[in-house]
Amino acid sequence: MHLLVFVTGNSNKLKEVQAILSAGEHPVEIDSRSLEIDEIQGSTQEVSKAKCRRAAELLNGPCITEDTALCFEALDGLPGPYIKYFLEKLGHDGLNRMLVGFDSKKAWALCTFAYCAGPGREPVLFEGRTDGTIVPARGPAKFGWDPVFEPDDTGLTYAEMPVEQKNLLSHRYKALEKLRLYLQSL
Ligand SMILES: O=c1nc[nH]c2c1ncn2[C@H]1C[C@H](O)[C@@H](COP(=O)(O)OP(=O)(O)OP(=O)(O)O)O1
Ligand SMILES: [Mg+2]
Repeated sequence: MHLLVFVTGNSNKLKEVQAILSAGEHPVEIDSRSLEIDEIQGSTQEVSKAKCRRAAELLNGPCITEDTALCFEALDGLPGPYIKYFLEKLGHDGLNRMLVGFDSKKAWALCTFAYCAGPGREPVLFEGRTDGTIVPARGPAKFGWDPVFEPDDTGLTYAEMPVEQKNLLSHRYKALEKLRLYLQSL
């Protein structure tokens, strides 16, 4: 198959995706394009599909996109796909303070990859979820909300982990394993 184009404006995502897809027995090579794509409101599935449809139109060809949500149990899944704007406005401390009035600090990171075969085609989704807890920031602030998300049974935030560890248990890794199987079946 042709070199797959991953459309994203986020260089940290791209780095992780390249690292995960190039590891293991069946490496997948990707090309990347940085395009600004409007993101709609809706469920994570609706947001992901709309983003990938639009990317395929702009590229006039097949592509993958990815949308990441951070979902708080106490807020019934919000901020979810809107986490980018909450993080920008509130920062790590604000994300913690959103949960002050609630007992549960549980959260899950949800990654949704979408593959679209071309303009007018229906995108296919691949989801990966990692459960954890929202904690006061620990570790280097290199990538988004990594310092405030502690995956279950690790005792470390994503930011405190070596990248190799994050890339073996992350929401992104789990979604990419599904995408990888699908691509092999094409
Ligand atoms: O593993 C992660 N660890 C920490 N933070 C993360 C991670 N993955 C995404 N993030 C952040 C980036 C953005 O603030 C929001 C997702 O928003 P999202 O629209 O999916 O990403 P984006 O706009 O940066 O790139 P894109 O051009 O692919 O849409 O969560
Ligand atoms: Mg985005």
